[in-house]
Amino acid sequence: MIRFTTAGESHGRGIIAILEGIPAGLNVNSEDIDVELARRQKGYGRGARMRIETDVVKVLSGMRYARTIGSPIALYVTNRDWENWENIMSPIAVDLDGEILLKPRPGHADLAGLMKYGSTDFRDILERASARETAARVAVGAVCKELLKEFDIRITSYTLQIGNVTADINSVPAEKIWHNTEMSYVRCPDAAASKKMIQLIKKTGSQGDTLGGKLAVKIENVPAGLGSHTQWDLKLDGRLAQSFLSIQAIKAVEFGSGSKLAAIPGSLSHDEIFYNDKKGFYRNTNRAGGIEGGMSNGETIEISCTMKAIPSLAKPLRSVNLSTKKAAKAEAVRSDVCAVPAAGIVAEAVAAFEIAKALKEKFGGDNIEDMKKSVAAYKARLKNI
Ligand SMILES: Cc1cc2nc3c(=O)[nH]c(=O)nc-3n(C[C@H](O)[C@H](O)[C@H](O)COP(=O)(O)O)c2cc1C
Ligand SMILES: C=C(O[C@@H]1CC(C(=O)O)=C[C@@H](OP(=O)(O)O)[C@H]1O)C(=O)O
Repeated sequence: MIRFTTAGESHGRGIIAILEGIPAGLNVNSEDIDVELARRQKGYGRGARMRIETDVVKVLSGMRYARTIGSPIALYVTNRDWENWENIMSPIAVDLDGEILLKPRPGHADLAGLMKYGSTDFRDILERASARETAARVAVGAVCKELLKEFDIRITSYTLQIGNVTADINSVPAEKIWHNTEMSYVRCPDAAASKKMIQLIKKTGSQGDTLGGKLAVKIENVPAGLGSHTQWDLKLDGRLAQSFLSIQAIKAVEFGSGSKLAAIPGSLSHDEIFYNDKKGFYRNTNRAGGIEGGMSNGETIEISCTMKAIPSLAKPLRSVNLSTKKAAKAEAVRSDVCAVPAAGIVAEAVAAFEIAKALKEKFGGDNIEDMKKSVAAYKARLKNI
């Protein structure tokens, strides 16, 4: 089974992930992981923190000579900002000189976490709630992407909407929609919308406010039959949705036509089935977004995620001082204005993990060549249906 866990606080020494179950013999260059880490740091609307960090992975275990060896892969990313926080974030006892945070931010984990864990300073909570943790998930996703590459499975994403500016995807030539996203600073393939998005982020930030939006993810060339209809927790759409919703500030996930399906009759909701000798079974539409009955159906998996606006506002919302219980403005801390472009990279990473996990579950293989043989045998069987 492929699984991972992460540890690390936003301003602690660093962030670490331990990834298990990746077959031995897979080529992984740490530079390829760094490319993904750098993609996550970009995007117009990020705050001052991203100018401090230059995320680079240190592979602590699980690989020799840029190849996996079957043992747990430990991936470490340093927090450069740690040197500015050593005292406040010290894991050993020191004389406290740090300011205690007293005014929880609506929309962040501050108040709920403080109540649950009995902390008196919600820094104990926000440090781990922070999306800094997504650096670890992107490192994990980068290794999973290398595994998926062996099977020609490719994952891409783009920004669909920021605030009230939505990309006009129909205006973009089809071949440019998915493969041109790195060209724009907000990772949106519609150049006119990108400009408007940047203007909106600039204006909103200058007003002390923040933005969310929508991002789209596409997973190509997934063989039919990943996930299962037989049990609730095996369904691939449910598993992917859990992963996307676990990304900080993601509040909705849609597959294929998603919420649009509420208003559409059955005759226009589903993807009719066709067959010819060359293609085998195929569809002319993909309203299901590539998943039926909790299983990949061989079509492209298409997802969109909605991100709420960032909860740390320079012009803070109303809150309560925890010590006096009097009305107060929430803490105003350094923050991003918009992180939808970065969230797209995180979404690619968590999708890569879920697909890699489902692939290993179906095809097994402690060694990459064993896994490839198993996939090839399955594909050969499908051809003979
Ligand atoms: C890439 C990324 C960057 C983020 N940056 C910030 C930020 O700078 N300030 C902030 O308050 N929240 C930021 N968030 C969102 C918070 O981490 C998130 O809202 C918070 O942990 C509460 O979780 P929830 O929104 O999922 O309920 C970011 C999220 C992502 C995915
Ligand atoms: C550090 C990252 O994102 C952070 C996520 C975040 C939050 O509250 O989620 C708050 C900000 O951190 P800071 O308080 O240090 O400015 C972001 O910069 C990162 O993405 O690597």
